[in-house]
Amino acid sequence: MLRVGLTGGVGSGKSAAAAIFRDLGAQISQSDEVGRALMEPGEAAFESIQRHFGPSVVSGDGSLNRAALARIAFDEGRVDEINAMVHPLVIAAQDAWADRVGENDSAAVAIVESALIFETRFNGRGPVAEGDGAPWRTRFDRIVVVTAPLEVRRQRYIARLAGSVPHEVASADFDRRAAAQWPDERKAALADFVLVNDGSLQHLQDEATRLYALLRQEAADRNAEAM
Ligand SMILES: CC(C)(COP(=O)(O)OP(=O)(O)OC[C@H]1O[C@@H](n2cnc3c(N)ncnc32)[C@H](O)[C@@H]1O)[C@@H](O)C(=O)NCCC(=O)NCCS
Ligand SMILES: Nc1ncnc2c1ncn2[C@@H]1O[C@H](COP(=O)(O)OP(=O)(O)OP(=O)(O)O)[C@@H](O)[C@H]1O
Repeated sequence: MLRVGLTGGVGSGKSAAAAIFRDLGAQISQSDEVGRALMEPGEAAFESIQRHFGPSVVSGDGSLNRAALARIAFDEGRVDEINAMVHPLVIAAQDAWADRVGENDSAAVAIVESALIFETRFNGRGPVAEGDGAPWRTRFDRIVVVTAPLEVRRQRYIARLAGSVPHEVASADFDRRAAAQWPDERKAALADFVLVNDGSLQHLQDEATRLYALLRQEAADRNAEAM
C-alpha cells in the first residue's frame, strides 16, 4: 500500500483532485468529511466543543452551529483550540481507516485529503512533542500538494459561497482561513509532487491522471517487494 497525503490551501482544488483520484481507483479519506461526522451530536468532538465553547455553538435543533464556530475560529482567532479537540480524533480515525484499506488491498493507493497535513501539530494520540519531528513524516509515504495563485483560490472560494454569502464577506473569510494555513511555496518545497491547478478542470484531470499512474506503480512495487 502507498499512503499519500493530498493537501493544498483553501480553494486550491484539492477536493477536485481527490475526486479525480477516486474515479481512477484510489481509496480516499476527506478530512473535512471525517471532521464533520465527528462533530455530529453525540460524537466525541461535538461533546468537547460544546463543553469548551458553551451553548452559542449549538443550533436550535441540537446540531453544531458551524457558522458560529467558524466565527469563533477565524474571526476571534481561536482556531488552535478547535484544532486541539478535532485533529487527534480525525487523525486516529484516518490511521485506522488506512490500516483497513491495507488489509483489504496491499497494493492500494490510500489518499488522505486535508488542508492541514503540514500545519497540524497532532497525531492520533494528541500533541506531538517538539523534538519528535513533524507528524506528517510518519503518516505518509508521499505528499501531493495542489497549488493555485492566491487570487484564483479566492475567486473559487467566493464563487462556491455565492448566493449564500455576500462577495465581500466571503473574500474576508477566505483571507482569515488562508492566514491559518501555510503559503503554497512552503508546502510545495516539502512536497513529493505538485499539481499546479491554475488552468481548466480538464487540465487538472490530465495532470492528476499522469500522477496517479506513478502512485499506482509505486504502490504495486512496494507490494511486490513486501511479498
Ligand atoms: C470551523 C469549522 C466548523 C467551519 O466549518 P465550515 O463548514 O465553515 O468550513 P469547512 O469545514 O467546510 O472548511 C472549509 C475550508 O476551510 C479551511 N479550514 C477549515 N478548518 C481549518 C483550520 N482549522 N485551519 C485552517 N483552515 C481551515 C480549509 O481550507 C477547509 O477546506 C470547521 O472548518 C472546523 O471544524 N475546523 C476545525 C477542524 C479542522 O481542522 N478541519 C479541517 C480538517 S480536519
Ligand atoms: N481548475 C479549476 N477550474 C475551475 N474550477 C475549479 C478548478 N479547480 C477547482 N475548481 C472549483 O473551485 C472550488 C474549490 O475547489 P475545491 O473544493 O476542490 O478546493 P479545496 O482545495 O478542496 O478547498 P477547501 O479547502 O475550501 O475545501 C470548487 O467549486 C471547485 O469545483
